[in-house]
Amino acid sequence: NTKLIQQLFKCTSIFQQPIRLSAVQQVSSLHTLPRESSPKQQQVFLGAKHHSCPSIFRQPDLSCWNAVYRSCSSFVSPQGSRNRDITLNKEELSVRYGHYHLDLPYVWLRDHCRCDVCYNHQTCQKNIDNFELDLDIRPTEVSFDGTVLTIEWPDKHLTSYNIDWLLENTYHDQHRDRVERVLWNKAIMATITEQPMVPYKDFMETEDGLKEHVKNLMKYGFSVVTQAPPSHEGTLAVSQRLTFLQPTFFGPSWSFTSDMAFGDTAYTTLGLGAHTDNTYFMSPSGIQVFHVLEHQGTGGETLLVDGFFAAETLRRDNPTAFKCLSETVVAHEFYDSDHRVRSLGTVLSFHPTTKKMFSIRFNPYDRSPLHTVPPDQIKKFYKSYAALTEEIRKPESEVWLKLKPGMVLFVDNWRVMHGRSSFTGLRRVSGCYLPRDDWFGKARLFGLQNL
Ligand SMILES: C[N+](C)(C)CCCC[C@H](N)C(=O)O
Ligand SMILES: O=C(O)CCC(=O)C(=O)O
Repeated sequence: NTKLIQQLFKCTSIFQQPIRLSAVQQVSSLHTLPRESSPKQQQVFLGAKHHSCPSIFRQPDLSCWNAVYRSCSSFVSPQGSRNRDITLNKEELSVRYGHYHLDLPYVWLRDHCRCDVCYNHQTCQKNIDNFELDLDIRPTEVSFDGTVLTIEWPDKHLTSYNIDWLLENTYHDQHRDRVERVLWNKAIMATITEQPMVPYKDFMETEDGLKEHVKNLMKYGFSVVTQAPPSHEGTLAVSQRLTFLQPTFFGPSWSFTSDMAFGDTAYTTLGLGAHTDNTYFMSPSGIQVFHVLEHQGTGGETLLVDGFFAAETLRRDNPTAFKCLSETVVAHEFYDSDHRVRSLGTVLSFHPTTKKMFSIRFNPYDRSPLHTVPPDQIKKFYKSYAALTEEIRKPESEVWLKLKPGMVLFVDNWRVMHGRSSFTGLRRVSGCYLPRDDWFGKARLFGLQNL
């Protein structure tokens, strides 16, 4: 150890002068040993717990921070914001940065330290043991140069944050989605000049094509890959270009007709009103893929309704109903001869910070007996559910399209409802479910999503 400490002292001499860490290292929070490095702090470098350590000595794998930096670097910090000051309050640090006002509890600032001891940059996992967090911790010194906030704690531990990282990762009321959603109804969709479609070749062979498809999903809640091979294999190839299949008791994928293979209306020739699938799962599938491989007969058009458009209309026109459906936990179920699947969840949910719509769980056919709503709330729930249903079923809310072989439709099953008109003749639909967490993760990797 002596040799190592001697090496260290030789190294720490570089801390006598200000050092410029690469921008990426700055984002991962800058760590420098204080000028007079106490023996205890030297101990730190040897990997003792909960002290600062000069991450510059040990180049952490910044892969996860590269991603963070990339997403941060696209974060447009206020240009020339003069208002960059900090105030130390009793429980938190207030940071003013342009039009942002962050109130950062000290314990939060300690908990989120990203030094190599507090955070494993190889695994992007925290090392901090929450049980050891001092809820009443306060800094002994804080500085902010307009880009980097540096904090010294009573035990001399040093923590610092890049302002962009803080703007991305702390609570404030100005979080914005990377891709501005376009909520639509029939009239709005008719004005969209660039319809959410990507040609098969571009989608399968270029990153831009894949990114465009994901951007369409973020923006409109659906996207169509056109000119795909008109086969179930074509469906699978296109689906797995985006992400892995999400198998359910319907199987990993399907090519179904009206043969009552399952005890469900989908396996009939009947029409289906707008709904989201898998309301009976605690976490409904993220995307449903539809590919009509053949249809000799009439009807069988596909219906799409933007559930977020309907929900926002309800939030504006009937806030009581919106609140009721966002708070009332109800059950949905898939029951047939082989299944007794049931879920619990609210019909609507919105993001806790942005307050923007987060999910809609709407399938009137699969609602379980209402056993979670107190009798005196029942009527209010029915009225609220009816108000949302009315919005959803307005003809002006509906977009109809006739899917042809080669048109592979991806629907965000947490936002856009689908249905179909009744039909005659043989109609074969190929499709699958894709997991929400993974396709949203792809959007984050593309910098198309931050929250
Ligand atoms: C897509 N696939 C044909 C497999 C499912 C059909 C049943 C879906 C069910 N009605 C629901 O709303 O979840
Ligand atoms: O047959 C269709 O086009 C859609 C059926 C349906 O709604 C479903 O499979 O969830």
